[in-house]
Amino acid sequence: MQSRCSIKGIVKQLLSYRRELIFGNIIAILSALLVVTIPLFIPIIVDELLLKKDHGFITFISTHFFTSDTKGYVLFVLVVILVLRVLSTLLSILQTKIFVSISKNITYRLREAMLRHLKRVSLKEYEMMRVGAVTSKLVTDVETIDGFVSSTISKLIIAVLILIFSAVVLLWIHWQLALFILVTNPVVVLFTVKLSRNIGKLKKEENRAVELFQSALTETLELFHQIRAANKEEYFFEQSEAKARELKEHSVNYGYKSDAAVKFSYLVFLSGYEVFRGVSILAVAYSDLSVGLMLAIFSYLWVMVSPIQDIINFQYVLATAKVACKRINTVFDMEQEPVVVQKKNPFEGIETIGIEVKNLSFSYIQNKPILENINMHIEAGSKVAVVGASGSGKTTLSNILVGFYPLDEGEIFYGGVSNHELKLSTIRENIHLILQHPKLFNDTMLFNLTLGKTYSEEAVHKALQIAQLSEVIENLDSGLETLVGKDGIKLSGGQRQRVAIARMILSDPRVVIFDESTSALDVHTEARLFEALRDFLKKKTVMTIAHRLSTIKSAEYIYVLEDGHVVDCGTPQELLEKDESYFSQML
Ligand SMILES: Nc1ncnc2c1ncn2[C@@H]1O[C@H](COP(=O)(O)OP(=O)(O)OP(=O)(O)O)[C@@H](O)[C@H]1O
Repeated sequence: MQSRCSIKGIVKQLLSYRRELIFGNIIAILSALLVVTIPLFIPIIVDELLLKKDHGFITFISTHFFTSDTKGYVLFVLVVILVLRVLSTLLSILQTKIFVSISKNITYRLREAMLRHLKRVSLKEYEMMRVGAVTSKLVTDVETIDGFVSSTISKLIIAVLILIFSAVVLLWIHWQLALFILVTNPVVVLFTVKLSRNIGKLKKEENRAVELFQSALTETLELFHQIRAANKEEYFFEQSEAKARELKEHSVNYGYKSDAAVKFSYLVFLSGYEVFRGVSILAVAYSDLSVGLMLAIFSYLWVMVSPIQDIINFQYVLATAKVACKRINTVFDMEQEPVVVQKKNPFEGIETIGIEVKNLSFSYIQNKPILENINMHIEAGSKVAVVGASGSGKTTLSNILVGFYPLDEGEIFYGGVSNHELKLSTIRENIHLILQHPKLFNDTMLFNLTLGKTYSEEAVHKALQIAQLSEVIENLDSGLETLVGKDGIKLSGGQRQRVAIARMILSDPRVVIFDESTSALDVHTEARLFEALRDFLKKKTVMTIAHRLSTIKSAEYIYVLEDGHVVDCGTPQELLEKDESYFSQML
């Protein structure tokens, strides 16, 4: 599995398809041989039949096949040429099939590697990520690489082969003329290498413009509801239109300049071609080159046009691929969550666990601590609450407990095992954090509850019952099969929160953290919900973060946070006895 994008890496991957490449190339060689042989026939029969110059070809036909007059020989040669052309086309289709599947496999693997990297990207990176920018790299830049790979394997190799074969035939026909042609051709290629560098830069600008446009559009569409509520469609869509205009300008710039560069390079080649034709006529006049063979040289010059064009194009494709690789690597540069070697799983075979937080400090931005020296002792099976003013760090703490952010200092022990020795996936599998604003997929209600996992009908109904959702589902058009719309738009805030709670019930974690997870419910529904949850949560460690007293009334122990510090803790009774406690002020 590759980890970064580089031309060297792509070539290495190409070589891993050795067998297919060899087979494809054998077919390419056969096809090239046919293409190169065809132009020889007509000039030879012109020499032999019209100019009476003997190359031994007609003699060969009459000795091995049949004897005929001029018409018969011409017809025979025509049939042979047609058969060779059909064969060459069939071989080239087969060759394309082999090469296309190699190139698509390579680009698929690149996308797969990018997606795997993204899967483990740290939350800090994710929060700053512009979704449109990342998707543009996964789509546009990977497509640029696809163009490079397919043109390398399907065109470059065959182009080089045709040139080599043509060179051999030209050397055989007239070596001095052939040398002249073969020495001047690389000059054209060198010239194109220089031009291609600038084209690479233009491609970079174009792809960057695609990225900016895609980012602006994705964000506008994602926040469409809020944009409309703020009556700001004009402003936001104008931003996307401006980016679309910039993209158009860059695309025009790249489109015509890259085409001009290719055409200019081709013009240089064509000028050389005319010179070669002139020199060939001189060779007929001043050496022993026959008119028929001169025509053959003309044909070979034509045969060489397309491969040379492919080699010229390759310079541009290579330059754009290098740029695309650089942009793709910005995805691979995104920081990932740490990989932990897990020796012991404290959650295994146990109903719940206790959590010990020791001297925990954390900051989003260096030297701006959000949490400082936090110490907590949460007994297995206990029910604790965390209260504190807005911005005191409660959500940050709950996010750290489920491993969303790495700690700067301190340690967390889950059932006695340090966070340094536990995989983040193990923590999240067993500790379920229910957010205040749960995200729903634009899918069915059932999918939003199960997230693709299979549960029995009974388990789903039980979860719905506890989460106070049974009635809600009954009232939906298609029950559990109802589509909830973008971000669950068809549901109320409180219903969305209850879907998240039902999701938690189904996943049956060892520890549950409620972070303002019932804030949108009226106190009566909330009370019914917690009553129904009581049995389910009985043997689990539960942490509840809330501003409302009703939400934390069953807490056995309370931590009070203020500006990132635990300023108070104790049983509700102990805290109530202190007048100045934040908790007592909640009453
Ligand atoms: N992703 C983030 N990047 C940078 N700073 C953040 C981030 N999330 C929160 N903060 C900052 O951290 C501080 C604590 O925020 P946090 O959400 O943890 O507080 P809270 O106590 O849960 O607040 P509330 O009760 O309003 O939900 C705030 O000053 C906030 O601006």
